[in-house]
Amino acid sequence: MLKNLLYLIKTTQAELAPPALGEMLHGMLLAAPTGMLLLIIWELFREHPDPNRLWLQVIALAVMLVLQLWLAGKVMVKTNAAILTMTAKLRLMLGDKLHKLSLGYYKLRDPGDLASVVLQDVSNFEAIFKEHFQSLIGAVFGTLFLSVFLFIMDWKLALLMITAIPCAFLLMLISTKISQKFSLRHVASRNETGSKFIEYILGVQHLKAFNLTGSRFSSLKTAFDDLRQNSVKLEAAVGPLVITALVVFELFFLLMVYAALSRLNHSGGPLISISVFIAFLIVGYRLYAPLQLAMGSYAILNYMNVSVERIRQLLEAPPQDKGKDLRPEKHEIVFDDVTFAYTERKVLKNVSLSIPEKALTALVGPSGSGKTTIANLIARFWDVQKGDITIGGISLKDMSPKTVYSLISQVFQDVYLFDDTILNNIKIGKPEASEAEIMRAAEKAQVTEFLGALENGIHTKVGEGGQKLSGGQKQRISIARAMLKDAPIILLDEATAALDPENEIHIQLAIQELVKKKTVLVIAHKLQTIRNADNIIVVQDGGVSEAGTHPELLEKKGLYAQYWNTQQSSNGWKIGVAAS
Ligand SMILES: Nc1ncnc2c1ncn2[C@@H]1O[C@H](COP(=O)(O)OP(=O)(O)OP(=O)(O)O)[C@@H](O)[C@H]1O
Repeated sequence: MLKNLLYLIKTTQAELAPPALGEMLHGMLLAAPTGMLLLIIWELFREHPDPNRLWLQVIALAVMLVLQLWLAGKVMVKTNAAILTMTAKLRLMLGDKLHKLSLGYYKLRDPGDLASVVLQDVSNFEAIFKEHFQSLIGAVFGTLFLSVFLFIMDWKLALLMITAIPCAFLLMLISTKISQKFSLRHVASRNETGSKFIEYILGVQHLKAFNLTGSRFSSLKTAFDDLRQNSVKLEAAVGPLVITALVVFELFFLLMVYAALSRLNHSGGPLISISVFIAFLIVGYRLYAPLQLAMGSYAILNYMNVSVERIRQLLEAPPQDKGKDLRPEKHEIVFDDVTFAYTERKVLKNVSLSIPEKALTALVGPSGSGKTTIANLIARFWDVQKGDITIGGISLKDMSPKTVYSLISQVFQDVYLFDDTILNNIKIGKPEASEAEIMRAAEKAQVTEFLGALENGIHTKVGEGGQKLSGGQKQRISIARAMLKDAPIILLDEATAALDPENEIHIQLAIQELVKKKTVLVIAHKLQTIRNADNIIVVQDGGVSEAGTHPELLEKKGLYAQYWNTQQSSNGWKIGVAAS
């Protein structure tokens, strides 16, 4: 835990030293009145107590109490400010880190889980650290301070009392070991609940359609049940050990009382004075109280450590290799013996292919054969494990991700629009574009064709994810965005797969505009739309099985010819009721 905490403090350069010093002083001041009380007791038990000295001690006691109150307020503000600054920095650093990770990293990790690191784990750390930082430091220094008094008065009794600390600490270490497993499970269930809830909200429309909302959405219900069970298990596992550790202090206090009484009633005459006995009775409780509090803090800090570990893992996730701003003059894309796996299984195996410049290349093949993966590798969402991909002779690995993104426009099947106006959604393609430029792109992409039906034309807000628009309208906006960007390479992913005929015509027209004089790679399922492509690459089982133009591939009578024949015959199919 300490290692992780130090790591966070170091990476955020948190200025915790001054508040920690303040907390030390405050801890000692908290214990000081007890020390002063001892001096007063001592004085009272003298044969001839000195009233002047007694008055001085009482005044000192009062001053200490005032000082302690004043310092408590100051230190609390300083500590909270330092920790809040630290967590604010942490959130910024995590935000910055997310920006530097490869897009592939996002696809591999559950978005809900990733969000919960930045939102829940940092908040968890902030809340716990803020509350318990103070009590831990206060306990350590308050105890140290009072122990000195006790050792001065009677080192044997003092030693007996101090022995309770390693015993209780040992129990706490055991509890840490046990709680680790349960804390991990608890945090995992807490995050699972978060991501299931996000999933529930995003998919609510489909769930309603199947009447699976509320408790009938079983995976959310299971996540809630798991969280409840894991919370109970965490409490059940840690609670008894923490309580035992607290009982250890009570036991040692009783032991000390017994030992003190024995020394007081020693057969050969008292070994301690009555004033020392009373002092130990008073200080005994004061000595253990902050430690008992700290034990509770320690258990909670351990739980916090799971969050800190997750923050650390995200901060240490390898960023995508930087590369340079190398801009190729030509835009031919070449895969040279590329092998790639998302996890263990190789999805592309020794793929070599070429996508000529300013030409239309189509990727076809069975579902799961690796077409989208090829497109995503060109966009440098992931880096390949073996082989090389070049654009205009420059390896993608040598280009910064920013440069690669500037060379490519992607039109996905699932278009994501921001909760903003149509104009601003198109503008993402070129933030510095003028309204006239945006309107030109909107016109070419057939967006203007449906603007008339909207309340505020191009200034209409589209809702989160573009929910106020149809699939075809969203696609046209994404094409307008790509047009405005005017990148030399266009990656199209089955853009017309799920559209009605009217929308399909508009999208086809928009695409024809978009791809003029560009290097285009289209992932197609409808072979009819790519029969005139300059080059068709057939992908099968993570490799290229054949390539050529439409007539050449038909001639080969391979997989492409089979597909073509099947699609031609299915074109005649109609949905209807069979005549009985
Ligand atoms: N993010 C991912 N993590 C792990 N495996 C993945 C990931 N994305 C795709 N795969 C796997 O890689 C293989 C190739 O997937 P890919 O999406 O490239 O196929 P595709 O040819 O585009 O399929 P489709 O035509 O159905 O879209 C599949 O077996 C798929 O399960």
